[in-house]
Amino acid sequence: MMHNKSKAIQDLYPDELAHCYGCGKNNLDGYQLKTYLVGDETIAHFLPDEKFTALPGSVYGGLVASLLDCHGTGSAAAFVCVQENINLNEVETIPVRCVTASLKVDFKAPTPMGVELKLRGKLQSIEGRKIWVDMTLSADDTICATGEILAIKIKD
Ligand SMILES: CCCCCCCC(=O)SCCNC(=O)CCNC(=O)[C@H](O)C(C)(C)COP(=O)(O)OP(=O)(O)OC[C@H]1O[C@@H](n2cnc3c(N)ncnc32)[C@H](O)[C@@H]1OP(=O)(O)O
Repeated sequence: MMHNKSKAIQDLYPDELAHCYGCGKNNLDGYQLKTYLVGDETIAHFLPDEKFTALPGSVYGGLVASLLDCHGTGSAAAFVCVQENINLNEVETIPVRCVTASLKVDFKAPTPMGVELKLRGKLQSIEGRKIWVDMTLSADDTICATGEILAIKIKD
């Protein structure tokens, strides 16, 4: 089944909360990761620059972790919006911003350089301000890393 892609979650953060190095639209030196809600999951894509090399030909694990971090907080915000019946395509900003309380990363295979990486997120559960999201980071059809984030919705 085809699902429409939402606007990018990070483009809906209010300006004053959009300076994150990993995903802030207002950080011109940052990665500017974009997370989209597609059906009941979230996706993002990223092509690392060669400067993020670990061993020749493979991507530095810290970058992998930071992509999971920002995809995780973006996914958490998206899933809260779904719970609160906020249609991401009908708003200019969202009243939801999440920060990382805990991030677990398992590195399953070397992440190859020169390949667009795909991140996917699935809601595990929401309990009050706590949102748990399961993630994968893949290159072609190989899952290179999995992640689990506990994101906390910041108070108004
Ligand atoms: C403001 C916009 C910033 C944009 C950031 C961009 C995204 C990021 O990369 S964030 C950067 C890395 N993360 C951080 O710097 C966060 C640092 N930590 C904090 O600020 C706080 O600890 C914070 C906001 C996560 C939680 O604090 P606070 O809002 O006071 O809530 P608090 O009551 O302590 O915790 C909420 C719940 O989460 C639980 N919790 C908090 N941390 C953890 C943890 N590490 N593991 C398990 N549970 C946790 C608490 O036990 C509590 O549970 P319950 O409600 O059941 O009692």
